Amino acid sequence: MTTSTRGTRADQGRSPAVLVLEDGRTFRGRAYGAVGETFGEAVFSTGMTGYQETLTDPSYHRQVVVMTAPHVGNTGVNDEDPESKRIWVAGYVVRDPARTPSNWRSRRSLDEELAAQGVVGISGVDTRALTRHLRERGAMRVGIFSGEAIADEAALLARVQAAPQMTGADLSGEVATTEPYVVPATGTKRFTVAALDLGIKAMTPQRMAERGIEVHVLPATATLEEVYAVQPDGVFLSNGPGDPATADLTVVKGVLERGTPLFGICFGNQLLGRALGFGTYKLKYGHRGINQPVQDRTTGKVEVTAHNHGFAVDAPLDGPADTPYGRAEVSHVCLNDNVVEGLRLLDRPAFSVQYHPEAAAGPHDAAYLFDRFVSLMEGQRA
Ligand SMILES: NC(=O)CC[C@H](N)C(=O)O
Repeated sequence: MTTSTRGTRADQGRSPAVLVLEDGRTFRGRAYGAVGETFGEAVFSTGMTGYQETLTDPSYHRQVVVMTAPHVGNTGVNDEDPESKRIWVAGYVVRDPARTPSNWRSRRSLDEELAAQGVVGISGVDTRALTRHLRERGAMRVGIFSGEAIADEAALLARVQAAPQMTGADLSGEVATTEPYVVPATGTKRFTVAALDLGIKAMTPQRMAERGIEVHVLPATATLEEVYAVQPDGVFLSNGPGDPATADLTVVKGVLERGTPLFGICFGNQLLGRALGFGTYKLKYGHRGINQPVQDRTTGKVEVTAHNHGFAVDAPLDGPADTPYGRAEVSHVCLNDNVVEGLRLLDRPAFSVQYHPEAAAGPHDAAYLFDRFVSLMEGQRA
């Protein structure tokens, strides 16, 4: 162990690694997962649990995730918790990896899994200092380098500064399914939903299936005709990576025009917002974690919720606004910073939230939103 790398026993024998932020600040540590190099946007997640769900959430594509929880990997890796078929984070930053994972479901260590999937990480980093830096300066590009040639930090910094930005990134097509598939309803089928996969998490269609919904998951590129070919009672817009300003709104606008019940989550909330004529903007450092307080302004209730977003909708908090599809209001707001966390149309059956009612990982306070979607579809039948 050397004093400069804050190494732990689990780090022993791992090659030195360095994390280089685009503003020139660097952190030294040890390789964690795959040895090599990677680039992305540095973001931090405050979740104390649920690292498998975080790693496999397609919305983290091209992002290097810094874990604020100091001890990561305790429960190893199981085969049940992934939210997609692979790890999507571009890189992973932890302080103190578990030396001995222990859980009845664990199949292998997190270190092994990251290495097997070629995900470059770094351990032994003072993640509190790194998180404070990102809070003060904002999310920014980062590189992690391990193995050969990490001595020349000036050269590494130049490469980080040449890497792509998240603003303007159009990424849904890189993570979404290319073929449609169906998640059958559990028990009696009551509704059919067309779900646009912009980077969908596995738990989301599951939460709908549990409510008697047969979910037709369609590629991000699906046309309005393909959406209506499944004869949907409702249309769902998923979460997803990238900048919502790059997304094509043809399908969203077509669904709003027809008045089909519409529900969106996260990226889906941003697309609904943009279709209504609101702007989206990049937050300084975003919301990522599983304990964000949100108020449902339609009931006054406060819920503790799972978040993963770097962009947000710019809509008025002081009452309904006129849009091309009738009046719309901000239905949910984050109590930490007043960021818009949900939208609701008053004259059409459409709503969305910026956070994650599927709660994988996270508290289940917001599960009622899937019931609201069911109510909208019931209302359309009545
Ligand atoms: N989880 C999501 O859908 C994220 C949406 C968008 N990519 C953002 O960062 O805000």
